Amino acid sequence: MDPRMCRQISSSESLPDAENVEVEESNIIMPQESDDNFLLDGSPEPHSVTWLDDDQIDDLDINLDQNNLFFHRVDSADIIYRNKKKKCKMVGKYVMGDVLGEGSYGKVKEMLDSESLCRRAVKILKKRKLRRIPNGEQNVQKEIQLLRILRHKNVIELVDVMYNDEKQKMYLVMEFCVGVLQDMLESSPGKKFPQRQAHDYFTQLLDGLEYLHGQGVVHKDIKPGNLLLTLNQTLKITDFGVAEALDMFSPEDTCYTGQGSPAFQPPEIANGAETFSGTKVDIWSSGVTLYNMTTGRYPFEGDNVFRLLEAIGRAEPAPPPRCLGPALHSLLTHMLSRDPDLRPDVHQIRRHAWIQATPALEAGERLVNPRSRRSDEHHNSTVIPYLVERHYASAQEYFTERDLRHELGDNGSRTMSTAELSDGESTQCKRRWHSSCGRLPSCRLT
Ligand SMILES: Nc1ncnc2c1ncn2[C@@H]1O[C@H](COP(=O)(O)OP(=O)(O)OP(=O)(O)O)[C@@H](O)[C@H]1O
Repeated sequence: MDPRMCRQISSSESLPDAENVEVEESNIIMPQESDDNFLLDGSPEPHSVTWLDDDQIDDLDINLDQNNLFFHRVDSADIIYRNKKKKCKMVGKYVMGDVLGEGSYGKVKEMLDSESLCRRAVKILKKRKLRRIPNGEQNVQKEIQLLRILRHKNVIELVDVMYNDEKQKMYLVMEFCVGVLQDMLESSPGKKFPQRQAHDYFTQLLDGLEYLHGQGVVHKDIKPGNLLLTLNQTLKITDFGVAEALDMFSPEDTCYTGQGSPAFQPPEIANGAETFSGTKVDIWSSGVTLYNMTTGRYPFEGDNVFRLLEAIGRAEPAPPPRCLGPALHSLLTHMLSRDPDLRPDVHQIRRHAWIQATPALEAGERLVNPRSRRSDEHHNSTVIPYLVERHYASAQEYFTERDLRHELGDNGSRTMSTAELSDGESTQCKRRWHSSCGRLPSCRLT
């Protein structure tokens, strides 16, 4: 059970706009902060409750499935709502923002580097949680080791790694991206991209894969869910949890384990082969990704994982629809060859006719915009409100939001986002940020 379920079972009636409210009276369980903070009541006394933030909740190590929590129910008439305040938190030099997403290993939050003013994303991993995931700790260590040495514009950059021994947490600071290809596909008509757009993403994926394979690294989990996009539409391959560095002294690219997502696995893995070519696994998964991006479907379907793997292991893939045109049809068929030896490598794919000639945007087709999970089409920074909360009271004497907007020549209709600022504006904000920081007590290190 998700701890956030506490919200739903805490009051006797549904709460108005619970995201943005805070309770004044201390006799009710309510969210105190954004979507990852809430109030937990462990007491039978109506007036003694504890406000907990996200970190404190994390530290509790409560197994909610064991029913060891007591929820104190109160009448909704007893609740007084007022606008919540966002609490600014810092981890090292980074100012924390809101949650961007959550994977099986932990939450990913936005953050801002207070020195460079670069937007970042941080994956927050808890040792306790990692221990519960098969190979969890090894996979993370492997991912860190690999990402530390990889540098390519189409591979996610690991910018920083921080540890908090007391809280047993690890912070993986990465480049900030605005969306996941998977989310964009799910929100687009027919759950697919126009060929023009798929071509752009796929050629970037090839660039990234060519680099990885050249470095002797196989990803083994290529899929739209592991392809992120930056604000300027640069594709980034991410999630190296099951990736593998090949033996540098071996001429082969032999791998022994495949732990990727079932729908993207090749027949040799579905059939339980003990050894297989790592690079050809990436070619197959990239083929399934291209198939999915251009048709909205998968070459193999199954009601459950067992049936799906059985189909992949035994059957021919569903032929790509003829309407895709002969070039894309032949590329997909080639990449999805059941025999790994018949699959092309990245260099051969580059020379293929569909890659060589960029498809035109057909009449009526529209490019799909990157889409964040927050449904904010301008991709504004979620860190700004925390900064305002942290610095407004004391920093007001130096600048007000209106002054700043005035100085930036803004008419007030634009929401500030560091990514939107020009170099000059950014320097101006940076100067102000440092001058106000210097006057304020240092922020708490979480
Ligand atoms: N660098 C990033 N910039 C912006 N958002 C990100 C970034 N990395 C991850 N996210 C967001 O966080 C979510 C979780 O990412 P994460 O890599 O932890 O898990 P996942 O790959 O989605 O799932 P799993 O780890 O279970 O395979 C992503 O789906 C995405 O929405």
